[in-house]
Amino acid sequence: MITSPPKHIVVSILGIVALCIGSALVASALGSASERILTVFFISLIAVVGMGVYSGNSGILSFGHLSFMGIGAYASALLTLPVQMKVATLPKLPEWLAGTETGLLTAVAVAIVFTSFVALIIGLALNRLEGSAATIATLGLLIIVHGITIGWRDVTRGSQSFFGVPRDTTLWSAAIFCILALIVARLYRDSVSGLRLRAGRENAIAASAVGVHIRRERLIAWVLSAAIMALSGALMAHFLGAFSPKKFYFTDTFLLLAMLIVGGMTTVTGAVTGALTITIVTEVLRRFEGGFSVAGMEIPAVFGTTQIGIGLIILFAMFRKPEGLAGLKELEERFLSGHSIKSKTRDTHVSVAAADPTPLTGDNLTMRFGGLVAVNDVSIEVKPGEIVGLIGPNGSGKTTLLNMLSGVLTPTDGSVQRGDMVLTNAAPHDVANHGIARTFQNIRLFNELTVYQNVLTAALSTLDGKRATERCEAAIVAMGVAQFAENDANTLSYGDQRRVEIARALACEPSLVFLDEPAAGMNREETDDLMKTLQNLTGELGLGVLIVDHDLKLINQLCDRIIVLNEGMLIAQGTPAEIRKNPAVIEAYLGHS
Ligand SMILES: Nc1ncnc2c1ncn2[C@@H]1O[C@H](COP(=O)(O)OP(=O)(O)OP(=O)(O)O)[C@@H](O)[C@H]1O
Repeated sequence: MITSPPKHIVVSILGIVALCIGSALVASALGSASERILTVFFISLIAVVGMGVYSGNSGILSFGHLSFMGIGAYASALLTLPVQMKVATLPKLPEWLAGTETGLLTAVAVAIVFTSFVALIIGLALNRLEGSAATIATLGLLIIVHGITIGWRDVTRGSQSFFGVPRDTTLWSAAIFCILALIVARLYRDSVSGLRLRAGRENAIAASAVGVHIRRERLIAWVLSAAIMALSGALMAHFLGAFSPKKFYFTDTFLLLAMLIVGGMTTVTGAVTGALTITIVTEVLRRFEGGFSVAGMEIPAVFGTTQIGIGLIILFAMFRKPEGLAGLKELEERFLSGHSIKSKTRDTHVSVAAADPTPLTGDNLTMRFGGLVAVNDVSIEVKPGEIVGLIGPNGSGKTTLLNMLSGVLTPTDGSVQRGDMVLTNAAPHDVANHGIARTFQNIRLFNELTVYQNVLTAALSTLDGKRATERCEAAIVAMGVAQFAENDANTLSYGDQRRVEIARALACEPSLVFLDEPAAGMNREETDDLMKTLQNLTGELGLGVLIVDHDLKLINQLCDRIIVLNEGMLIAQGTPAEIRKNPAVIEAYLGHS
């Protein structure tokens, strides 16, 4: 399923085809030098787009992707190298490989499958790392694969040139493969998997809390991007005819990363813009590298002119356009309308899985952070159909308790259960798929995604994505944010962002919702409005709500039951009237009874 409007994809594909075919026709007319430059451009663009599929969508910069390009190059070259050449120059090759000689297409296909398999194995390990640790690991991957390529002389000829590869990559084959790679990358970005990964890039904890299995999505992107890199490597090998491990090491890694960063990592438009900019700059500066004369004045040769030029462009991009020259949106997203919701009338027709009346219980929950006991032996039960307030002074452990109940934290002691289902060690995405959704104290929206995409991500990642569009739109309408559907989440006011967060939770069709300070940042009118919406949702649809808030008026009016924490311990629970009179609560809040 593609998550963007079909017209976006159609326009984007037409643009890609027109760009590649058009430029290939122009280059053919201009002659062989232009054809050569454009062929290299197409091959580089495939690689940049491959890097973007992983780094752009996941937000994890990878230095290791040239390894996959190298694996693709060597694997395909070993298959197309003429048998006599293998016998003469690689006498120790295994017999089955020495006797195999295929055409370019077969070699490309095998190289892609083989590289994807290698990437899958590496990805399973690498996926355990987050952020900069993952980036450093990809650097290690580049160095290790380079070392293996040099050391495995019987197969790769070591650091020497691997020559004799049929030069079968033409301008047109590069153009066709480039079109395919760009379309695959574009479709992936707007696929369910791509949307989930982008949501994870914006906020991993929130994505997980609405059902996104982030590691699985990262692995899919990693393998897909490795496959695209292998394609690029195979085409490069069959364009050059001879190459060495150096071709797939630091120099080209930085060149391709420069293209990605300058253009913009997060879009296919960015990859094209970056590849185009750096290729033009490189081609222009290369001509001046050996020195030139202006108005009779001789300018001497400056070693590294091209690199200096690329460095300056990166600096410019970092100062003026840190998100890349193409920005954060695909070209067509700027001028075509996105998802709008037809019925903007506000109602509460969110269908909630209220059929599941099973309560959630937390038994003897304790959470220690080093020496600090944030929650101390607290037992709690929340049922669908009731609104429970969780209050207490600052630092009393309310958020920590919510985090344990929603899988964001694993309790040091105690257990979390829903019926027979033990959720103590469950990941947040599993908890979300057991009918429990939540919002966060510090708003955690997917900032660069639209309101519609924020909510759709949740709907697609729960209940196997069934009726996702319907659930998404109903939740948006119920929370009164339909008019912002096409806006990026970070452009909304604080109060509306809180509403979008609740809509995103409701789109999971939960039977229990945890709201962490949902009225923070709202004025009285907005708070009263929110209160009415929540009352409707619980009353008509049987939703259970566990709400943390410092607004005691809101808690008193809204809640059937209130639980009070102080210094990590449960000090009271009861109806609002009982809690108001409870001396321990008064003392906790006022310091005296
Ligand atoms: N990840 C963490 N690592 C270390 N200490 C933490 C962590 N999370 C919370 N704490 C500490 O645990 C205690 C309880 O924090 P918590 O955020 O749960 O309280 P709270 O009742 O939600 O507070 P507030 O009303 O201010 O939001 C605090 O002392 C806090 O500093």
